Amino acid sequence: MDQLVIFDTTLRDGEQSPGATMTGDEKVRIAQQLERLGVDVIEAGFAAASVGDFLAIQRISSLVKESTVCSLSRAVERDIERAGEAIKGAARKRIHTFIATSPIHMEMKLHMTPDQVVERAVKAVKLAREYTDDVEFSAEDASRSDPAFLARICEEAIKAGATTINLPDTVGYAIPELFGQFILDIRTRVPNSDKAIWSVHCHDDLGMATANSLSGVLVGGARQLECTINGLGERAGNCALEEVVMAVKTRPDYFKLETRINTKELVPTSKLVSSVTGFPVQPNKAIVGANAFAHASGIHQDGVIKARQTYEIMRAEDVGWSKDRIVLGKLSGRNAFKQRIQELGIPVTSEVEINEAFLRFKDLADKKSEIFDEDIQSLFAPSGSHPMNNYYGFVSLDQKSETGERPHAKVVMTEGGGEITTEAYGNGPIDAVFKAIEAHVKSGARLDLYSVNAITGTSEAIGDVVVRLSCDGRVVNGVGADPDIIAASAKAYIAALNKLKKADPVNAQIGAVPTP
Ligand SMILES: CC(=O)SCCNC(=O)CCNC(=O)[C@H](O)C(C)(C)COP(=O)(O)OP(=O)(O)OC[C@H]1O[C@@H](n2cnc3c(N)ncnc32)[C@H](O)[C@@H]1OP(=O)(O)O
Ligand SMILES: CC(C)C(=O)C(=O)O
Repeated sequence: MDQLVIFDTTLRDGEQSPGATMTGDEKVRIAQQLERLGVDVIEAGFAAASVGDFLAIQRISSLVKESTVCSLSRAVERDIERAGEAIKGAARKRIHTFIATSPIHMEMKLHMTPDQVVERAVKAVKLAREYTDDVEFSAEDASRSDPAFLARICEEAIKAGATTINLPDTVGYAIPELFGQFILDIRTRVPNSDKAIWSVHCHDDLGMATANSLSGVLVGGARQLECTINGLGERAGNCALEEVVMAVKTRPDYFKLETRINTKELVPTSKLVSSVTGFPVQPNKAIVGANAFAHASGIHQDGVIKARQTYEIMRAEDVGWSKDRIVLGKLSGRNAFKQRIQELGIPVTSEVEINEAFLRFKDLADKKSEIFDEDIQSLFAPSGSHPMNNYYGFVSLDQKSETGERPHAKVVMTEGGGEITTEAYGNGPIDAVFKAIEAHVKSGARLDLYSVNAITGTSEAIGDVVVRLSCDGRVVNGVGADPDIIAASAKAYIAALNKLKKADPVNAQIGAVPTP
């Protein structure tokens, strides 16, 4: 069977999703999980975008050994130099350089003639080859480009040393039936096409990213797929990694391809990305949604009891859902707790970290009779896992609401090590909490989104709150979890403030390297 290269761009295109900005530490955590998942290439960021992104790619390059680490760069000398420097320490390294090839992008955005675009692409690929033998060239907006011109630039890029040629459907315009044929047509027109691996990168604007990607593989002969965990990405997102990987694995009769992905890590990776970014996974999401393997109707339940294959084409445990029936609660010990952490793929680095989490687990178990996987995940969520690294911390809350009275909240929080108490009235209990925090912090941030999910099934469920704040052109998400949704809201708000506050330059998408 042919090998299908899985190129994950959660840390680059995924991060282009408004609100999905990640800190350097978060990027490193996700990169390590992607390596455990077995992705072939991790696109760790865009080195020239900010000092923070550069440093994050550098750290990932020094830590990740199995996967190739890649940085994106425009077809601009300075971008390529930054990419080359950032990935220098990687065991396997790639530079991914791109330039747009559609008439609309060349004329209206780049203000370049087609000849100038080819010249820039060739120069970029040649320069990238000075840093690594593994160079990818992408023709941005390929699906709206003239086929003859696209073939010409791909041929020149390969001659210049590109080893992977990626044809993106940048704006999600492609139709599955035509897209595969389009890729095949370009490959056929390029005389040296066999000197490169062909790749596709599809966006989900019309909900067809997965279908287009698979058509690019089946019909077009692409052997690299660019995708993200949970389909995160610019606008409506990218092709979802878990979907294409499981499609190929579930239908070997049709695809006749294999990947290096350890599919048991799919759910843990999805949960990690969701908790870091604050983007909840919809329950009916294929593979990684909470309902993806649930059967609620009698006829289906009957069928599954008699023979699972009647209604299941995959096994839940093969994609990382736990089939363990051990119920964790306040009487559970460290060993059961540790085993569950391992099964959930939570990256813990030391016994101290486990012991601290175990204390938080016991505290939670005192408030809830049954602890679910999602509760365990939330114990390691960014808002709660490393309180010492945060400028603000949640301590306690006193909130009063009475019919006919204005709700009032008093919040005790830490600020740079010291403790402060702040209070305010609001239109509702959550509003009072946020106003109390802001009465002291005065961030000037705007609340763009507030959502609360009961992340486990019962009325004892833990509340998972996402708060999105924007300030000075930056958008951040904060996540908070607690059985009390008012406390979860305060934690989420404080987590978002910490992201705004953090001196971590990954969050500061400023200080960009100027175009030469
Ligand atoms: C389809 C995609 O997803 S592409 C990746 C998109 N991701 C990002 O843009 C995130 C990172 N980007 C950034 O941090 C910044 O945009 C930077 C650092 C790359 C550039 O910042 P600035 O120098 O301030 O330029 P700005 O973003 O305003 O405009 C982009 C410039 O690059 C040019 N450009 C765009 N793509 C390319 C390319 N592939 N190759 C060469 N030049 C390009 C544009 O024409 C424009 O040039 P102009 O300033 O002469 O008009
Ligand atoms: C840079 C390229 C690969 C891209 O992200 C796109 O075209 O969507």
